[in-house]
Amino acid sequence: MITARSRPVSEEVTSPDAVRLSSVVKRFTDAKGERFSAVDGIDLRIRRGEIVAFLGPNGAGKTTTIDMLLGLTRPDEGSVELFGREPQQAVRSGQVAAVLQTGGLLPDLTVEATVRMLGSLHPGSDADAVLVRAGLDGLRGRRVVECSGGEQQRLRFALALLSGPELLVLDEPTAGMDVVARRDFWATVREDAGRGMTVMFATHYMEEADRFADRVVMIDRGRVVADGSVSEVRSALSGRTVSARIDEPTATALAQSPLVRSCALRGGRYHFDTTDSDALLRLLVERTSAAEIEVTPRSLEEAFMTITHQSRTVEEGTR
Ligand SMILES: Nc1ncnc2c1ncn2[C@@H]1O[C@H](COP(=O)(O)OP(=O)(O)OP(=O)(O)O)[C@@H](O)[C@H]1O
Repeated sequence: MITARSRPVSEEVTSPDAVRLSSVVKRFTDAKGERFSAVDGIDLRIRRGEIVAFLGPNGAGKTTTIDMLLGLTRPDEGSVELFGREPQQAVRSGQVAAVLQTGGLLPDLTVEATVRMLGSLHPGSDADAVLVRAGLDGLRGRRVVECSGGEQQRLRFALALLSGPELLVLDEPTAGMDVVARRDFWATVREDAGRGMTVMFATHYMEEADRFADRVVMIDRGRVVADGSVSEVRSALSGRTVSARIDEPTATALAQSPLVRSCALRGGRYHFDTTDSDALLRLLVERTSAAEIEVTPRSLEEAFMTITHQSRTVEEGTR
């Protein structure tokens, strides 16, 4: 596993982490009535001011973790602290705010009325400043129902800013947005995060993590499988794909080699994700009858698929 750098002890004493999850476990009962761990022993520390992408495939446990982080549910085992306090305390005090995927907006109110109404719950908040910060100044009079998905998410972002939070948690905030809306939303958040806010966001999009986060935490089946800066994760996961026309028994044997992380059959060619493309290439040329051999760099998306075990079997893929 890739791990984040440790920090000096003196800093720990004076400044509690924004987030600290210790051996957190959350169990549910599945459709067959069996108990399973949706979150299976997560340890995670997020320092103040970090922007962390929380990445994982469907069902990895992202939302379950975020729900515990926000005090919406409690872990079955382990502990969750935000700024050294219970999550509910931190949320109640306005130190922590969240932008969740859906809900929370009244369709017939205007953007401005929504921000002012919620603002009245936070003494000292500045609705006008928040509207500007969230890029909604030009949309004040628009009714929520008339706002696009991206604009509604910007409105949720504005509402989250009202309490002046130190930690902002976003759960797949751009789900369902087109590329332009996603870019605009992140431009707005990035500008705001530049003021020193700690941000943790769950996403499916590796590209969002790549462009926006300082650090990437990947989870799969309720466990952390990679944790480091974007460049650390990128270099640790970087590798190459060697593909060739080759017979199935040979491909299956090669897939067992320690050089091979995963193997898939696509378009009549076997694609080997490898830690050492030179050694695999030698092996293919010297010991097999492989033809039309190609070596290509692996994308971050492929690396993500690999690390989350989604392409570990030799199988017929898309043609
Ligand atoms: N209340 C619940 N009861 C039973 N199972 C649940 C419950 N909530 C979540 N799960 C299951 O726990 C696992 C983790 O779900 P979770 O929503 O945390 O994943 P996720 O990483 O957020 O996925 P997605 O990206 O699809 O939103 C999944 O298998 C899900 O079906």
